[in-house]
Amino acid sequence: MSTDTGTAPVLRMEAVRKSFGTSPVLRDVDLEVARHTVTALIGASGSGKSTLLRCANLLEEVDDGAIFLDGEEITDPRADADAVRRRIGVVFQAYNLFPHLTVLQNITLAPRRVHGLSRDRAETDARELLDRLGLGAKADEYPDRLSGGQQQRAAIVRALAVRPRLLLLDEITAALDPELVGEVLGLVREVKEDGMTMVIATHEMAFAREVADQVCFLDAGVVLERGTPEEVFGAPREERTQRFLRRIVAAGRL
Ligand SMILES: Nc1ncnc2c1ncn2[C@@H]1O[C@H](COP(=O)(O)OP(=O)(O)OP(=O)(O)O)[C@@H](O)[C@H]1O
Repeated sequence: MSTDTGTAPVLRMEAVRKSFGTSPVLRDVDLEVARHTVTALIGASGSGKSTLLRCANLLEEVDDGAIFLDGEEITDPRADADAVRRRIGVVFQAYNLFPHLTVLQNITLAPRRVHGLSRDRAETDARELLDRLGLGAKADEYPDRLSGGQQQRAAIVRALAVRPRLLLLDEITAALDPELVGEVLGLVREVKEDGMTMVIATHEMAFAREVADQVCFLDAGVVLERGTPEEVFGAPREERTQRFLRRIVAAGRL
């Protein structure tokens, strides 16, 4: 097992396969995510984007292939799955904040319990992060006093509070009213500027085009096309990518 974190991609997938029952959902997926970069996973509903993220976080067990985090094979049966998950932040479509805890308590929970930070230290760090990301005024509110967009931003701050190596965002704007989408995407932009490495599954094509360094188009569990946003959106090579993007443009979403 290599522990070289200097040059290795933060995340690497090699020939990953995953089936549910007899249905293949990921078919020989290769992926490399360099440090401080954003990868956008695009593709039709059911193409395997969420499953890919869930495999990367060991929420799903791969059937075949290997996944490396900072050069260390996390699909190795000897790898410590809890330790791996502590290094990977995840935000899902549903914000999943604990309703009986304030925003600050939600955010400090993992740093205190998992990383053993003192309450003072965890709260100081959390307030600093909330201030920097424009949510300072909401620290002592309960989630039901926040808009959906604010709750999702708080969920992103909570994922960042454990200082992950990698942040996985799965359709984080899908449950939001359209007018709230912008503020959440704005926060992701800021997180990118801070240098966080991210993989984002999204149907927000204009956002993917703007924020991603690498775009991967998934088609029925295969990474059919990958490249810079200019390459994939501007000059897609594959007929199926072209057809997918034509539908997006026709729907006025790009
Ligand atoms: N736990 C599961 N058990 C059985 N089938 C599953 C499970 N999770 C996902 N699938 C199936 O795997 C396929 C890929 O699903 P996945 O959620 O990864 O796609 P997606 O690209 O993220 O879709 P969306 O854009 O709608 O979120 C789908 O056909 C889905 O029904």
